[in-house]
Amino acid sequence: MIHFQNVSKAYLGSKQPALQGLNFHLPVGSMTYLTGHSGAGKSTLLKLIMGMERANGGQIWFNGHDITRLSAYELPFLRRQIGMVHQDYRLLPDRSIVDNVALPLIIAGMHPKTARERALAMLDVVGLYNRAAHQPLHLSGGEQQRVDIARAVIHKPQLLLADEPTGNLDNALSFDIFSLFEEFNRMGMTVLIATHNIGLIQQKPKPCLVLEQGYLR
Ligand SMILES: Nc1ncnc2c1ncn2[C@@H]1O[C@H](COP(=O)(O)OP(=O)(O)OP(=O)(O)O)[C@@H](O)[C@H]1O
Repeated sequence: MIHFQNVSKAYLGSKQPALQGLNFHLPVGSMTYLTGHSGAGKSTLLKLIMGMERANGGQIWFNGHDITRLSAYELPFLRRQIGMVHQDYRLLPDRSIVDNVALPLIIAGMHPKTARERALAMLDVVGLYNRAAHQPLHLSGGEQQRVDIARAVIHKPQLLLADEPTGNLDNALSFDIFSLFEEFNRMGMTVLIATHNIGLIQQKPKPCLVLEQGYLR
């Protein structure tokens, strides 16, 4: 699914590259952790896969296409195949939960009624069907993270990325969120989770990429 070949990234004006000479492969249907100290390059790696940052060297293959060469016009086609989960949820505070989850489908052109039906079905999967009409601020942090995940997967992406998805949650809630990622992985999505949560990685072992100052260990 994803193949990094000698990938490097240096931000303009930075003395040291954020990522250097990365080589790794994520098979279709795999679930992998990405870990490393703060500043090691985890978010940068995810942004390269999303096409939010450009590599300075090397190739990144997504299903056989080199995404380092995509034009701005082609990037939305790549992003439609990816779901992204954030640490800070990024929900729209003045919209209901169901509207937050339905929004990506409506933006993509689906009829709002159909999009809301799909969103309700997805809220059922993440255990929040009964909270559909609530606004995000009426939900706990763990519930808001479930909504963010539901929104990330509503368009059935092939690849699900998460950047510190449990950074604001306690251990029990983090465990539940990781279980939810496992569920979507069992449904066939390839999953890559950037996390500092070593305790949880030990509880739910999976292949792990470890970054150290921009290098893969
Ligand atoms: N937009 C930017 N411009 C310049 N330097 C940046 C930019 N974004 C990140 N960096 C630098 O690139 C390096 C890698 O940052 P990155 O955010 O990828 O690390 P991280 O492992 O995700 O860190 P954290 O765990 O704290 O989120 C750091 O030295 C950071 O300061």
